[in-house]
Amino acid sequence: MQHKIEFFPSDAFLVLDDLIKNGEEGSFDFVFVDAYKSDYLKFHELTLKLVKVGGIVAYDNTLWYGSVAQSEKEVAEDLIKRYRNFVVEFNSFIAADPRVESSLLSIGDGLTLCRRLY
Ligand SMILES: C[S@@+](CC[C@H](N)C(=O)[O-])C[C@H]1O[C@@H](n2cnc3c(N)ncnc32)[C@H](O)[C@@H]1O
Repeated sequence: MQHKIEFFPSDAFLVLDDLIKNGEEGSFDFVFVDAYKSDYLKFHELTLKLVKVGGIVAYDNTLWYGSVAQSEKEVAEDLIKRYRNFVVEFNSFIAADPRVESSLLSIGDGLTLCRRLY
């Protein structure tokens, strides 16, 4: 598959900015995001520019170990606690974002699919 893959060993935000600057807006069928949960909203603004209308952006870990369905107080583990509120905020934002039709799939640690509408 090597001839089909272009690997950019770089900060993803630099790569996404360059793709946008180089005229790649609206040219991707699918984007998969599995980065720091605190950056998901920032990723969303950039990936939404890059994916074509009708294309899909997928975000991993949107159940965040089930913690999004727990109160903040109930979450014991540090790492989960640290990012829980970012994931809750991201999920709320996506659910209300008119630019996408979205579904949070309860597989693995939660996978949110967003289809760009316009
Ligand atoms: C959960 S892991 C990804 C695992 C990967 N999807 C896999 O299955 O092997 C998240 C990774 O994203 C990297 N990462 C987070 N933010 C990034 C960014 N802005 N640019 C590049 N890599 C980033 C982290 O360093 C970490 O290695």
